[in-house]
Amino acid sequence: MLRRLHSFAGLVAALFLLSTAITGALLSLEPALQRAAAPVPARGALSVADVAAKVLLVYPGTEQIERLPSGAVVVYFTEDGQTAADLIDPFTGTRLGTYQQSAVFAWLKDLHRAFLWDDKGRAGAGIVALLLSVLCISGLFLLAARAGGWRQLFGPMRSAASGTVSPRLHAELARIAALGLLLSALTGCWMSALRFGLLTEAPELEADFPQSVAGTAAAPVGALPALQQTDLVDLHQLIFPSRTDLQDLYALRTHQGSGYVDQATGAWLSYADYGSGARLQTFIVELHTGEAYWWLGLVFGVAALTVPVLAVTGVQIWWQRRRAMPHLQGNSAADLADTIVLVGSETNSTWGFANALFEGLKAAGCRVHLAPMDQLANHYAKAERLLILTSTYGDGDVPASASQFLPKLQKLPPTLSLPFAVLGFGDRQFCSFCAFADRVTKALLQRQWPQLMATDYVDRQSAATFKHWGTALGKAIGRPLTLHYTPELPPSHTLMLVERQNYGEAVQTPTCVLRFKAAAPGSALPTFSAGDLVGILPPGGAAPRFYSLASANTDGVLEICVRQQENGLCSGFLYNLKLGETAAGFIQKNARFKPAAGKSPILLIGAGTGIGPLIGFIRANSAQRPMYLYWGGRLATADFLYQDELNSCLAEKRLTQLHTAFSRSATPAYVQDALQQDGAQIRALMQAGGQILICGGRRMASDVATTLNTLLAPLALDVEQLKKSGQYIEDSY
Ligand SMILES: Cc1cc2nc3c(=O)[nH]c(=O)nc-3n(C[C@H](O)[C@H](O)[C@H](O)COP(=O)(O)O)c2cc1C
Repeated sequence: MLRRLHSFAGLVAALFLLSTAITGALLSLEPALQRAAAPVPARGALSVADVAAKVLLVYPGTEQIERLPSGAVVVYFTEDGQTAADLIDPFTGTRLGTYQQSAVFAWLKDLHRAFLWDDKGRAGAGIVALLLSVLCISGLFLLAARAGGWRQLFGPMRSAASGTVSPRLHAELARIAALGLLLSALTGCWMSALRFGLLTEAPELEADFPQSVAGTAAAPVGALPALQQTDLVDLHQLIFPSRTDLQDLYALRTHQGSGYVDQATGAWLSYADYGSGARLQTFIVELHTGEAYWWLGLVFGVAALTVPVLAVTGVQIWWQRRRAMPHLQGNSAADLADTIVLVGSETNSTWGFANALFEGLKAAGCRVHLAPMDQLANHYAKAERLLILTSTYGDGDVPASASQFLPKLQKLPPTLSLPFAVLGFGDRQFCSFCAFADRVTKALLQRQWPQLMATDYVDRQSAATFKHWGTALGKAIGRPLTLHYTPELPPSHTLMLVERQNYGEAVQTPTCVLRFKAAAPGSALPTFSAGDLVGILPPGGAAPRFYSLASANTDGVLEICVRQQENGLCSGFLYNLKLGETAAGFIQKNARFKPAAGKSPILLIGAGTGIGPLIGFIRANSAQRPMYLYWGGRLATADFLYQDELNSCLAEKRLTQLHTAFSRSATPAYVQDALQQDGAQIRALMQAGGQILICGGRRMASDVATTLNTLLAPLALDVEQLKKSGQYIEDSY
């Protein structure tokens, strides 16, 4: 519902919104330009009397002095029977230039406020402001859900390696601009509501015109106490009395109130405070226009500039979502199918798997109905089984195409019951791995639907796990089933091996550090940094294997650590690659696995080839922030990867401390044992706001988590909490 509301409001508003946003961004320049054109004295620097006295010397025909909300001072005067207005320097009273409303800004204001139309245009602008408020509020709720809670909303955003550009750009820009846009939109709504009488305007109280005045000779303006006591910063407008009429008065308007000042005695003869309602009203208008705080105006302006990008990426996301459901040949109607496949997906990658399942089941002779989980029907006449493929979002949350599934399930007639199987798609780096798939399983079991096979999980879109699940499903339904899933891959680069170091043969862990350059002469490596991933396509393999990068492209090489796996197609290919030979690879950004910005200490933990990204972070630590490495291998003389370079990094203070543990040494130890020994230091690092980055096998990561939970217990901290706050990031495989 929230998502539909967000998309609908977005589409309707898009065009008008663009006009309003762009004109708003341009208008936000006006107060800043005005302010830049004239000196603006601080509070306490000048009184109204000081300025009026100086102005009169330069402009004997002064009729009025006005301080614009931007702080610039304008004098209105008559000269040779002509009235004119000049922008002046309040310190000297001298002329800076003619003051006139810019025709361009006036036109922009009209476009912004009323689409160059009359009151109907103004009403339209009010509706646009309302739609923008709806967009901002629904968008903030969506962002919070995606981030895993309101607290995480403005922390580092989790982004899956698979996330496409539009959703990420949309979410990141929205996070930056949402509050600014919301404030602009709400103040705009409020102004429209006032204009059309939907809200009652607070009355501005006016001072009475005094009954009697001194009527004696006028005193010099610089000596009038009421004007001396009024700071220039508080001035709104000072209207001078007629030079020839001794009964006339100074009319003084400040930000707080207005009144009349005797030109002979300089005393207030009457004064009225505007009242808090009217003052608040003025403040809101000046907040919207940026006149109250020119810098805030610029912030709103920059926020408004994101609107065109948000509109384009928003439409792209909507379009991608519409297209996500593949156009299937032979998708049976729900009532005719024997197999129902329902898909829960946020960024659409699960649909690729669903398509492969659809084709595989059809080839196995099934009549298949494939649909989003939201389209769960309350009647499937011929269905024999229900298969659910679903991803997980936020912090274990429901993905977009499944938001209605659980509520709909609760309302199904109790007579409907189908044997089911659930396959979860997720990423083990998130604490709630495939949590939504588990919720769905639990809900179906609660309704006592029979389970065809236990729920299984696909980590980071592993084609191999999916294929494996397909074979097991075939057995469960009694039909041989082969699934062919070919991921859509980005264009790859040809990489040439230029350097290699071998390790570990002696301890049965053949491992190598490989360095590649772009193969084509004169061509450059793509952009990447340590911790990103390179997908390598082994000859004869359908799916890529991903390796963490140990270098940044600015290091001039693409560096990875590879351990040769038994029967490993890709690791075997890479391990046997000779200097000068090439491999095809593409970069996949892995923004979440990076040290947080700042100076807080970083605790790097790894084992085996997990050192890859960690050495990259250490190499890049030219600022010498505290970095501690705990790493485990088998035998120092056989597989101590990067030993020399780590020692150089220690000497250069890129690395603060190095702790190793070798499982086949005379005193066998694992990396968690090294951590255990340094409990006090680790607690101190975490108290200092440290961040832990772990890379290596899943078993090692799990043992390390157990050890850290014990070590951090005295601080009432645990790994789950640290993961939530972004202080514990795991890249395990
Ligand atoms: C912002 C964000 C949050 C995620 N949260 C989780 C999570 O809590 N648990 C999980 O297992 N996977 C999580 N993932 C990973 C996705 O579920 C995984 O990449 C999945 O394959 C995406 O499938 P889809 O493109 O069909 O939505 C998250 C991904 C993103 C971008």
